[in-house]
Amino acid sequence: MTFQFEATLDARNFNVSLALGPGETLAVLGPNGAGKSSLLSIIAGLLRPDSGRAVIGDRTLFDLSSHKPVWEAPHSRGTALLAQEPLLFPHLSVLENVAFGPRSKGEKPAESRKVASTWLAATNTGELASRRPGQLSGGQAQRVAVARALAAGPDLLLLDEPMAALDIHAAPQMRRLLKRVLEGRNAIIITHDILDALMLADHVLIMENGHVTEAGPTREVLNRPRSRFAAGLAGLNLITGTVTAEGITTPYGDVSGTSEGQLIPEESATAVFPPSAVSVFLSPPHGSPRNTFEATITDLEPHGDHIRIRAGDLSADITPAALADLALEPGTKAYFLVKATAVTIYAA
Ligand SMILES: Nc1ncnc2c1ncn2[C@@H]1O[C@H](COP(=O)(O)OP(=O)(O)OP(=O)(O)O)[C@@H](O)[C@H]1O
Repeated sequence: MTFQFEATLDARNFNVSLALGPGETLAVLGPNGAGKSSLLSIIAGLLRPDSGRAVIGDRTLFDLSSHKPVWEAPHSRGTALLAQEPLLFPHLSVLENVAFGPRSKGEKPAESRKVASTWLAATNTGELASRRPGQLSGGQAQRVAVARALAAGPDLLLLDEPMAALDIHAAPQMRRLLKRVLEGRNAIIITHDILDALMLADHVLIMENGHVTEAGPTREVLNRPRSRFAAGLAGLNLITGTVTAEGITTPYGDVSGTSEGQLIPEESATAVFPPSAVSVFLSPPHGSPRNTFEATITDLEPHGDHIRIRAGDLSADITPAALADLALEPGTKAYFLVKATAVTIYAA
């Protein structure tokens, strides 16, 4: 089934269009307050936009553009929303919680329980069937919540940071479960974790300030980010500038590198390079005016067996020994040098 969506909501500066192909999972990423939860709420029917339209297959969820507006109630949209917290009914057993969806769609009690048992088995929670939600761990409760969402047979599954409230042991198990159940299923998953996007989604959509700033196949967006947010996710430095004969000219200085695709002089282009390709000096390195950026250190943080040095939007990874030699600290003025061979430039 395909899903098409467009909506605006002025009070939240929200203006988003997106589409899913049949069986496609989309990961939505973006900074806090970008409008990710608002997106899911609008699709689920919990928040009404000012204008827009959403269609699953040939079913209209809402259409506010026509003179006879359509606004389906949340329970008849064929969408299921899985929040950060499992939100199970506390007074019902696990089995009854999962049977609730089929029951409310008119299935007979025995059939509903059969469907529920199947989904409990599929989410490895069969042995918890007779427990109450209060007797479950966070990870177990979230797996039951997945079973409950799927037992309702949704056409579109909406997941709002399903791993966020889980500890480091429960999260990988949940991720594996989602990988299994999202296969070939239309779903939209909000996440802050790039690993989730890579493992669970075919496509990513980056939202900033209520708008889509980037969208495309997950690997493509990470390999060739066009927004600073996506570059940050991919762990890359990103500098935008204007194409010149030798490379690009940017607010940081002139940058040369390997160009991917055709670059047109005077048009804008993006240079990306990994922090591991950046060397840090205390005085300007000789003979290499290109790709040298004057930088004031803002943060230092451990990054694997290296130290990540941040200078505003730029970062460099250096060894602890190099850090000791350079005696860098926030406020230190330094020079970042990156070899042209490590820089990829493409049209922005
Ligand atoms: N109930 C509300 N009433 C009014 N404005 C709201 C409400 N909830 C969110 N907003 C505003 O809408 C915008 C988008 O918020 P939203 O929660 O959708 O972002 P988000 O990307 O999900 O953020 P986060 O990652 O922090 O959950 C923000 O400016 C926020 O302040």
